[in-house]
Amino acid sequence: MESFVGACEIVEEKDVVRLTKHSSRYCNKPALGSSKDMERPVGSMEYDIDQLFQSISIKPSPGRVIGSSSFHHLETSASAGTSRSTSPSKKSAMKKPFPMGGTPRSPRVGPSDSVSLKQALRDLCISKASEMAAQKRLSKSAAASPRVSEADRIKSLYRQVLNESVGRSGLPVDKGKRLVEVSLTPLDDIPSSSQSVPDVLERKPSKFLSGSMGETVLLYKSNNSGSSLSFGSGDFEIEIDEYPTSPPPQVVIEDGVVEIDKHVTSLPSCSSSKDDAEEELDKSIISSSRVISEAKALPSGLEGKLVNKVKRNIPRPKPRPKRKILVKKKLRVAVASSATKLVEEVDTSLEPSASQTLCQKCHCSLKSISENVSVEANQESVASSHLTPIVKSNKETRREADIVMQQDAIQNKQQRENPTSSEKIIFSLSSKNSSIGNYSSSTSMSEESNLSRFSCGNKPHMSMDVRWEAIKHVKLQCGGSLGLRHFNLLKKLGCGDIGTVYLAELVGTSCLFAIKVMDNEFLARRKKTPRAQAERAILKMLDHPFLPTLYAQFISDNLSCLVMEYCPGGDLHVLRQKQLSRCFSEPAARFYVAEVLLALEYLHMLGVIYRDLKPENILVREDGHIMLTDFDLSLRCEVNPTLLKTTSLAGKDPARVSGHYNTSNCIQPLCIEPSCRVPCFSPRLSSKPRKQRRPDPLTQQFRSLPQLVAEPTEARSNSFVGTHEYLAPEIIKGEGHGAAVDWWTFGVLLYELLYGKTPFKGYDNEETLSNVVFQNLKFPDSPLVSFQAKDLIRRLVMKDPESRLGSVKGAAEIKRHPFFEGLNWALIRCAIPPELPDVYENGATEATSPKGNGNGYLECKAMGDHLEFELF
Ligand SMILES: Nc1ncnc2c1ncn2[C@@H]1O[C@H](COP(=O)(O)OP(=O)(O)OP(=O)(O)O)[C@@H](O)[C@H]1O
Repeated sequence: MESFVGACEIVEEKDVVRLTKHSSRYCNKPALGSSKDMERPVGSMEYDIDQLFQSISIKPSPGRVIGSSSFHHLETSASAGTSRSTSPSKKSAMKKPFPMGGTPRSPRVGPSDSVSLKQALRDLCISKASEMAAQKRLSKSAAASPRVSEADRIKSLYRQVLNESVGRSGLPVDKGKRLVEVSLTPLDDIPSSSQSVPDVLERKPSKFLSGSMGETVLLYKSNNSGSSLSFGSGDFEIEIDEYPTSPPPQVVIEDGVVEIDKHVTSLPSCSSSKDDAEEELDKSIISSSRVISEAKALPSGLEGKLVNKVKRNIPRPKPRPKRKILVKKKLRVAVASSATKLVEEVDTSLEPSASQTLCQKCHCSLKSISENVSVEANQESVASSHLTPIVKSNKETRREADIVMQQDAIQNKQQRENPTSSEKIIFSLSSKNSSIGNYSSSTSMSEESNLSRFSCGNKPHMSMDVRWEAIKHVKLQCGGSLGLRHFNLLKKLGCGDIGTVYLAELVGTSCLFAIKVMDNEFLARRKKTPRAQAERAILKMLDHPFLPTLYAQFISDNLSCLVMEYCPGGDLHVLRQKQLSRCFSEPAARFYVAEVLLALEYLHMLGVIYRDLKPENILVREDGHIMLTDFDLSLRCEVNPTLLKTTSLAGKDPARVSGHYNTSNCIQPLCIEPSCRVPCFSPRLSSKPRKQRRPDPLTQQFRSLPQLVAEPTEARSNSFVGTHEYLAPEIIKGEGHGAAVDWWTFGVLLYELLYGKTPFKGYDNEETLSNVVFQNLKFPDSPLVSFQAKDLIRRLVMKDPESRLGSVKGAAEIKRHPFFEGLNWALIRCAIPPELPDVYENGATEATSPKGNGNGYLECKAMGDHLEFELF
């Protein structure tokens, strides 16, 4: 009897019933027993033995062994059950307890055999023992095989949900809400999230959660903390918001829609390192699941004001004629003194604190990206590049250069067609004014929903900004996570290569922002995710009056959004066109380039080589000062502050000598500023020979100071990035470039602002590139430009990067040029700008003026092809 009971544990329910009936028939109705048997008192040993004997001898089919009925049932159920795995290993596992040939059995057991009681008992014992052993093996293999346990769990969950959906479940059901509680037990057998998804899909091809509409949601949970949930395709909208210690998730089935209310705290996470988690996150960004990770509700006062409903996949940056070229190539940068150290990937920790260190000497907070830079050795030679034209001499004809360029174009094409090549280049010269963007950096960064954790804490220059408070206030009201629905999108400001920028007003406030919206799927498809990540990482670091402030970032409906400071004055390109002679006066040009120089200096000190300087990327703030924008082509590298000379007063205490020298020994990039209290005016340089006279005391003092270079003068990259007319020759030649490219572009910028055109512009991009490499710099006769201005341009637009002004000591060299003489660098942000922008031009002020009644929001509808906004 026990053998039956044991067998029943692994058979289907119907089989249990049948077997029970079967056995009870033998127990209670021993029809085949003799009259003698009938006489034996029920419960006596003799009676039991008789019953046993009968049960053995009445087996209907010849050759059938004890337990075979169980086997039969099991086989039937296994083959009938569609939800079971049919893998060979599982089949064999199921069969194990009941091997036909392997199990000890008595050849004599059966109705035709004459069996003695003793023999029957012996057979029974043997059978029982073999069954027990077999079951033990089964349970062992079940434990060892994740498939069985997992399948059981999945099956039971599936059954619960299925039963619930057809309304005949014994599960606890809240009739009002039709709520089924399903506990997702962490699975021990899932190795890691990175492998889990395909694994799971492979192992569980069947449905896990199924709605009545036939859609399927595959849900997977690993046991690691902060584990990820993976969703398969389907039309369910799944809201994820997880906390590790949260109560079991609930699956709510309502009108065929399965809602999984599961709190998720740390995004994917099986990875031990933050980088991995960030990678996971990026994967999740790319995934096609519709994930809404926004706050549940707005405060009641704001609800009616929500006007933005972004339709998924709608925003697509339209290709537009731009002064940009896109080239895909392996990014390589030689780090400082080590030629073999090549920076490719930067850990772009979201936490600003992570990129801040405390200066041991003065206890100021320092940002040092070098700590977060992970250096990756690159096997390829720095000098090698398929873009390198063979430059024989400066006197080569343009025709020769054209040929080389054409050869390169062919090579590029081949590279495109052969992605397996070690150095892939995707050269897209789609538009005349396109930018060149070569980015293979695998910069990864996590997609934190906002910058709330530090608010304005790491941005002291903006600490008094009311926009921080406004954002903080809205975040507090909505539970911490900002979304697109918290903004009224007023106007499209422009469309870039990786996203679209909108003018937006924070609901319930009159604060304006520029929101860059990027479609993650689009970025992934076009392999532009690293560029977006790089830009985001750089924006997060910035805290400078001439650089944009990033107030928040979030993902909304698979769109990555960057909430930045809004510049209402348009860009310098547009502003230049508005000038009478289509060029700026010298003082105006000096003002703008001086601010750009400070911005570039700051970027360099943070280890960022900008690489895309052009008037279009210089925006004008409401107060007329500038803001350098667009960092998707920028390169992050390591900064190794270098002490160039310890002064002519070697051996003496500089502090004592100068009397003003800050005694801080800190050489961290951001700890430099207070080290020199002498005014940043330089002695006038002149190309004319001057009488050797004794420098004035101030100059003497300045020269005597140690020279510290905190810019990445040694960094090298072979990327082909920039804008044709602004490309430095070393980029075109593929010789490897560093921070000096920014000084070349700085010279070209000054030239364009003063002359209204760039110095090497050809009739097409190819000729432009050729001119950059081979043509000498010429200055037009008009407009009249000062000698100092021309001299500065000449020193900046030097074909040899090593001879270029700024290449050795960075921005400090340029600041000292006579063109800037008399300029108070420290107070330039307080200087009166050449002109104030007409803020009404873009409609921003109009829309947000006190008279505005919200009609301005209707503009959203006009955006049409990129975003659709529902007004309600
Ligand atoms: N903070 C801002 N304030 C006002 N306008 C902005 C702001 N940021 C960007 N814009 C406008 O939006 C346009 C698109 O900017 P975006 O940086 O996305 O692209 P881009 O500069 O054209 O180049 P890229 O393709 O490299 O991204 C810009 O041309 C600029 O006019």
